[in-house]
Amino acid sequence: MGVLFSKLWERLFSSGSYKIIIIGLDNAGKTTTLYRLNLGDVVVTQPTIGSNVEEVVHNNIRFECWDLGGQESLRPSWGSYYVNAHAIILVVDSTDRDRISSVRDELRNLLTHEDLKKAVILILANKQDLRDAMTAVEISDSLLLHSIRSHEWHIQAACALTGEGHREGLDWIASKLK
Ligand SMILES: Nc1nc2c(ncn2[C@@H]2O[C@H](COP(=O)(O)OP(=O)(O)OP(=O)(O)O)[C@@H](O)[C@H]2O)c(=O)[nH]1
Ligand SMILES: [Mg+2]
Repeated sequence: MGVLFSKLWERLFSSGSYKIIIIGLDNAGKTTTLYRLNLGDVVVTQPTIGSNVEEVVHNNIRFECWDLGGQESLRPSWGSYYVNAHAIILVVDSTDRDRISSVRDELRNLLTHEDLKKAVILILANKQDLRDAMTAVEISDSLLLHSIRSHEWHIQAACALTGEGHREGLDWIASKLK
């Protein structure tokens, strides 16, 4: 009886959760973003090997958020997490001008992935607190966002240390999933 009840409970209350995959190059601020969303606080991070998964509740909507390691050797494994994903959060280090073309390549890979045909894409222009950060408009131009026709996308200026832009970003995702 107890097991039956807990399965029923799980089905009733877990079924309403949406799956979000957080990707981006190494050092972009993905893990910092995940724990800022989950705990409302800044954690000390190490480069992620594998993944972290946490639940984030925003406006009574439950999100299952997967944060993946961004090192070059780990990027080929991102695709194995995409099945049933509702949204992608692409975190960009806005100061990393030298590697913005690598971000563009990874974005192209996302757009053509079979499992992401229906996913919406939020780009977080992270590290806006740093003086030499590119603006969201500059990043949008570098990533050729306006040429994207296949997916809903939105770019949001953000800072994972303060949480700037997170509410707006999740509001946008929620508005697209409803
Ligand atoms: N100034 C500033 N630093 C940030 C911000 N977000 C993250 N950082 C710092 O950037 C560094 C890397 O952050 P992580 O969250 O570990 O980066 P990651 O994208 O998870 O990196 P990988 O796990 O290697 O893919 C850490 O020192 C963070 O404190 C931000 O918005 N502003
Ligand atoms: Mg990480």
